Amino acid sequence: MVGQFASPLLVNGCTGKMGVSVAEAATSRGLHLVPVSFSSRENLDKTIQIGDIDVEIYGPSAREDVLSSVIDEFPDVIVVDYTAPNSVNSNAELYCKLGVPFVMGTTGGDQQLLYKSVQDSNNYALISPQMGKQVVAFLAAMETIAEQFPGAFSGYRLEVLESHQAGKLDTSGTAKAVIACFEKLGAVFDMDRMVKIRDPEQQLYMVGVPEEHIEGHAFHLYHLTSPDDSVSFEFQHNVCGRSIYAEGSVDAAVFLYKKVQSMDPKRIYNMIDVLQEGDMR
Ligand SMILES: NC(=O)C1=CN([C@@H]2O[C@H](COP(=O)(O)OP(=O)(O)OC[C@H]3O[C@@H](n4cnc5c(N)ncnc54)[C@H](O)[C@@H]3O)[C@@H](O)[C@H]2O)C=CC1
Ligand SMILES: O=C(O)C1=N[C@H](C(=O)O)C[C@H](O)C1
Repeated sequence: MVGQFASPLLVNGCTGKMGVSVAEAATSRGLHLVPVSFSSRENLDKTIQIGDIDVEIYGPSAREDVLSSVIDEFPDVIVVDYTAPNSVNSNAELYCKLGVPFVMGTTGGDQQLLYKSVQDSNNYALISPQMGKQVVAFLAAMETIAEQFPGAFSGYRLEVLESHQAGKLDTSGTAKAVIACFEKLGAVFDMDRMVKIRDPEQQLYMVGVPEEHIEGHAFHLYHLTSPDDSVSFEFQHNVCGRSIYAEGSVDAAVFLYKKVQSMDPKRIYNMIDVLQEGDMR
């Protein structure tokens, strides 16, 4: 058990890599994992083993009924979503319709619509493209600099490279958030020129990803050059594996549970809120 956190956790997307990692991190921290998850495919007839728990996977046609039953049985349940970019909005709509608080770790989808769904329904949600504590701290620093010194990098050219495992469907949500800060600082960036690497050969020989992490890594490089080419800056954050996101996601669920219990009026949070309150391990 984590402090006062007694709430059950339902991890949606236990057929995927992050879903499994979060479910494992939750159980190893003594949290109650609801043995239910969903899939985008019908008739999967499958269970996923997480420690000694068999998580039953339900298809799209059953998800509303099954989730309603889970809420009846566990009124304090928190959902953690790690599915796919094209499921972000429909999943969020369902959580909002049923009034179940959720952590949205899945990136992509229509982010504006996502926030609107939560606002309109008055639900509780924590939304973040990045759950890793140290990367969240970097993002927080970028937001602070952008707010305090808008235009400080006026006219600088920005180049961005991100490399992730071949199965990643979307452009890095973290890179998009960092780029938004550089743009506030005045840097010029053309999203079409983002270098997105998904080819394992290039990752090994060009990016320098260790072979054992080709299937799970997130390397980001941001390079800034002054208009006259006399000054340059480089920022880099390279993550191998998924444990920092899994641990951060559990921190996020614990944080959201506390906010729901205290009927906090803010209702929509991000990971910087969690970090600021000292709630990340
Ligand atoms: N916020 C963060 O810190 C992080 C976010 N992510 C994001 O999490 C998402 C998932 O990443 P991975 O686990 O690596 O991908 P993955 O492809 O291994 O797993 C996603 C799983 O979700 C399933 N799925 C798709 N639609 C679904 C739906 N409507 N309901 C239930 N299941 C559904 C897929 O069949 C797949 O098994 C991506 O958007 C990724 O960018 C990944 C790592 C960290
Ligand atoms: O898909 C991933 O793996 C990751 N996705 C997140 C993103 O898109 O920013 C976070 C991290 O880059 C890993």
